Formats: sequence, C-alpha cells, structure tokens
Amino acid sequence: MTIGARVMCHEDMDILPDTKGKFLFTSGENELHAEGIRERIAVPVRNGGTAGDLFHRTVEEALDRGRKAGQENPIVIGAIPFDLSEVSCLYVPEDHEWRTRIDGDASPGNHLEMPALLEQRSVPDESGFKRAVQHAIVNFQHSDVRKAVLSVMRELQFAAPVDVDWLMRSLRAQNKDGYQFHVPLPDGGELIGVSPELLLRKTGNRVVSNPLAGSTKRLTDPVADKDASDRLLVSEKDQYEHRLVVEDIQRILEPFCADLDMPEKPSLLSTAALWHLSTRIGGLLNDPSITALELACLLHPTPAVCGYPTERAQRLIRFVEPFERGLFTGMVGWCDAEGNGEWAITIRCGIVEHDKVRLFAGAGIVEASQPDCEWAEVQTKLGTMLNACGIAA
Ligand SMILES: C=C(O[C@H]1C=CC=C(C(=O)O)[C@@H]1O)C(=O)O
Repeated sequence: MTIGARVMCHEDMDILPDTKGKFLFTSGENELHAEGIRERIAVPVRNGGTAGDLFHRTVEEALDRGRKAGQENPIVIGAIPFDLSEVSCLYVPEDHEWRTRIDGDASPGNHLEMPALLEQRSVPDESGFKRAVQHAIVNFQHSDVRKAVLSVMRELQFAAPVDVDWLMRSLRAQNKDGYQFHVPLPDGGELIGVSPELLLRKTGNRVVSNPLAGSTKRLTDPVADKDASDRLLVSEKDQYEHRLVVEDIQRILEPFCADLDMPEKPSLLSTAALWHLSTRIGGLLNDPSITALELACLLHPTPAVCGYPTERAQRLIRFVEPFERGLFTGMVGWCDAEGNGEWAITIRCGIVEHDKVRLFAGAGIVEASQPDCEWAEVQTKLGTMLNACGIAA
C-alpha cells in the first residue's frame, strides 16, 4: 500500500492540504481500506439547475484516469454533504483493499486514551432545540409539511489533540455492527462514525436500501429492553414517521426496478444504544448501467434525514437549525468503475479537528412528537460517539 498522499489536480479540484489519506468503510464482514490520494473530487452533486450531470461526468472521468494509470477497478470513496449544492468530499485513492473483518481486531488498546475534556456545549441548547421542535409542529398544522428532521451539534474541547485512530478503534470496539467509516477531510479534519443506515447498495443488477426511522433507547434490563422494542413496533407515531421514508424511497426506486420487494411492515434493527424501525427494500434493476452513486444521489436526502416533502422540509430545517450540517446526514461510502457501490447515511458521527470534536444527532419530528422525548432521543443518539470518547451521554 502507498503511504504518501499524492495529489493530482485539474479543473474542479482543489489542492488537498497535507492529510494522512487513510480511509475506512466497513460493511458486514467486509472492510474497505484505502490509502493515498490520486485525485480529489470536490464538484457538488447539484450544480445550478442540472442535478448530477457535471458531477457524475467528473466521477466517471476520474475513474477512467485511474484505469488508464493501471488500476484494475478504481474506486471513488468519501462523503457527500447533506446539502447537495455544497462541495463533495470524494477521492480516488492510490490503493484500496477489501479485507475480512476479524472479530476482536478493533480493541482500542489501553496505552492511549482521550485527553481531558475541558468544556462542551450543545448547539442549539436544550430549550432552543425544544422550541425548534415546537415550531416545526405548529408549522405542520398550517402547511403541507408532514415531517422534518431536526438536529443538534455537541462541541467538545479537549486539553490536547485527539488521537483519531484510537477514537476510531474505541468506536469500533463498542459498535461491532453497522457501517463504520473514517474519511480524511481537505481542511485537515477527520470524519468518523458508525452508521446503522444503508442508503443504497448496488451489486450488478441488485439494489438494496434499508431506511430507518422511528427510534427508542435500548435498556440494560433485557425484559425492559424487549418491552421498549415491542412498544416501538406498534407505536403509531413511529410507524407514521417511518412510512413517510419508505414510501418516498419506493416512489424513487420503482421506475428503475423490474421487481421491488417491499415488506408490508417495518421490522426492528438494534444498535448498541437504540432500537429502530427498519425496512429492507430490495430490487432488480431494469438497466444495470445506472451506478450506485447515481441512484444514491437520486434518493438523497430521504425523509429519514430531511423530512417530507423534501424541499419544504429542507427550508424549514434551514430556518430553525442554528448550524451548518456539512457532511452530517449526507452519505458516506464508495463506488467502483463498474458502477457497484455502497452508500450509508452519515449519522452517529463526528468531526475531529486536533483538540476539538463536533458530534451530531437528529430526530424525525412529526405532528405527534413531544419536544422532551425528541431531546432525549438526540441525546441517546449522541451517546454512540460520546461513549467512544469515554464521556457519559
Ligand atoms: C438523524 C438521525 O437518525 C435518523 C436515522 C434513524 C432514526 C431516526 C429517527 O428515529 O428519527 C432518524 O431518522 C441521527 O441519528 O442523527
């Protein structure tokens, strides 16, 4: 594997500042490791009115150059922001390798740990978040917006620089399932996280999407935990919140699929911290030449991270959320030159910049939401990253 980060620039690409250029994306039993940066792709997915044209051409050309340079099946790896008009954070790495995940491989080790936490703050704070939820609920009563996903950012200031590799190992040790990711950012920051949610996987002519929406906290007592999951499964509020996501994904995928397998009811998916309502949607493509990245960009942002209807929910979010989401609630993953790939939704994540860590979490708000419960839910979601930092949620 090449260790150095060689950068090739051409129009539409910025010069990448010094970065280790080390990537990770895991899925099931497989881990994708990539190193070295051949090219960076910063073109936004949406350029003016024409969604995707320049972007997908740029990706295709970058992969082509990789092939011409001798790579057998080059890949693009990285992250795309929540707002598709913002710059993408994608790379064609010098080298990549698929490995089988080895259990126990991810121990954080005890030789190093997180530096002391000096201070932390929530943006918005508790009352600001609850006001935003209330605002959204009133808005639903006077408009045709049905759902909006509202989020918080937790800023942590440590006494010394954070060892990202240690933090990633800690996160992986505590969350063995899900899509674990580590992406270096052009400004020197690093995006890390473990997402439970698959936006889209494409393998040949098969596609899978596994939206999640509707959540409840896991409990330590097994009986109480089972009760909590049973209640989630029959909760009308959560089923409604979930249905809006599934129906929108179905609407978008159906024209591309000869056969779309849609379970009638959601099932349960668990992480270390939460239960989620989950629907695994599988399809066979009419025309397998469409790429995983093209389909993922059509689906994004789903009502699981934005709301319904999409554009009006996005406007409401912009109005009430007092921070820029950036890569949070975007997508993270990879795509190869044959159009196969896998994109997870960028949640349960944080951005590490030297001695600062920013964590993010959101919750789907519908008319039946209660501000106190939604605040508790985002705190639980923040717990995934906080626990990895050794901080009680
Ligand atoms: C936006 C987040 O979660 C989404 C994914 C699963 C369940 C969700 C929910 O129940 O609200 C959210 O839609 C987050 O974790 O920050």
